[in-house]
Amino acid sequence: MIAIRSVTKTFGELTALDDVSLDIADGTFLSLVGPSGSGKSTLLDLLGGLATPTSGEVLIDGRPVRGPGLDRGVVFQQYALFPWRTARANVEFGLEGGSLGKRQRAERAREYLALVGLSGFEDRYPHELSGGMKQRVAIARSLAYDPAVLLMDEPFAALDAQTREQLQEELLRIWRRTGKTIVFITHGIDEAVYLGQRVAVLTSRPGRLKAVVDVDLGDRDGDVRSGAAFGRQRHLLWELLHDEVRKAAEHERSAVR
Ligand SMILES: Nc1ncnc2c1ncn2[C@@H]1O[C@H](COP(=O)(O)OP(=O)(O)OP(=O)(O)O)[C@@H](O)[C@H]1O
Repeated sequence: MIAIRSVTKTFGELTALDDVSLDIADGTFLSLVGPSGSGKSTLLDLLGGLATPTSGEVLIDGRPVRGPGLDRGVVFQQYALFPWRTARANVEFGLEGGSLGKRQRAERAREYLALVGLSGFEDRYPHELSGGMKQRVAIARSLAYDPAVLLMDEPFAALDAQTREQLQEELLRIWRRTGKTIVFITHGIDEAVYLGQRVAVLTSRPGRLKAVVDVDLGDRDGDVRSGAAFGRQRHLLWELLHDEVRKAAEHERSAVR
């Protein structure tokens, strides 16, 4: 579904991504981790068509990305909801200008708000919703026009720990139900392992692909995070990331000197 081919992205002198290649199969949940400044958001922007590679190319379902499109939904850390629109009208926003009539749009919005557990909150304005609920609306809005790919840039980072865990579970449930291909950026190793079928690790600047780890947590019943399989995967990723975080800190210190 996603093919990243020898992608390099520079900003002036700075190389943010260096020769990154990665294939992501249809229906995969991929977590993307790396130290601060390793180019995670840059890579997501390239997938979203918000930026273009300096060299190399990005293909979605075999077609080169030329700009944003309805085949990709994007969810950011900040909820990016229109404060003057209700939850339902926020979800409808992505459907306006499409082929659906007014009533069908309202029906579709209701359906997707139900999918994210917000039935009964359709007429609330963003300021009347908690942080977790706002992010649910943002997810519903991105799913409502049925994109093949969902791009998520630290969507749960601003939420408290309990809400975050709840939304992680919900997202897995939605992913299983809809079969979307998801690319999910996070700073949290636990979050990456809990959500991802695969975890891609970027190196500290310039961002290169250091490893792609397949996650197998076995039977997912019960408290997955306390299981031995989770601990092993977490430790493996911690080792991969630890080196890179240390290198990133050294870069920063030498830049200050
Ligand atoms: N538009 C831009 N102009 C100049 N430099 C940029 C631009 N966007 C990103 N960069 C630089 O590219 C590098 C990678 O940034 P990016 O935001 O992709 O990293 P990141 O891994 O997402 O970091 P974080 O985890 O802190 O969000 C950084 O050094 C950043 O300063």
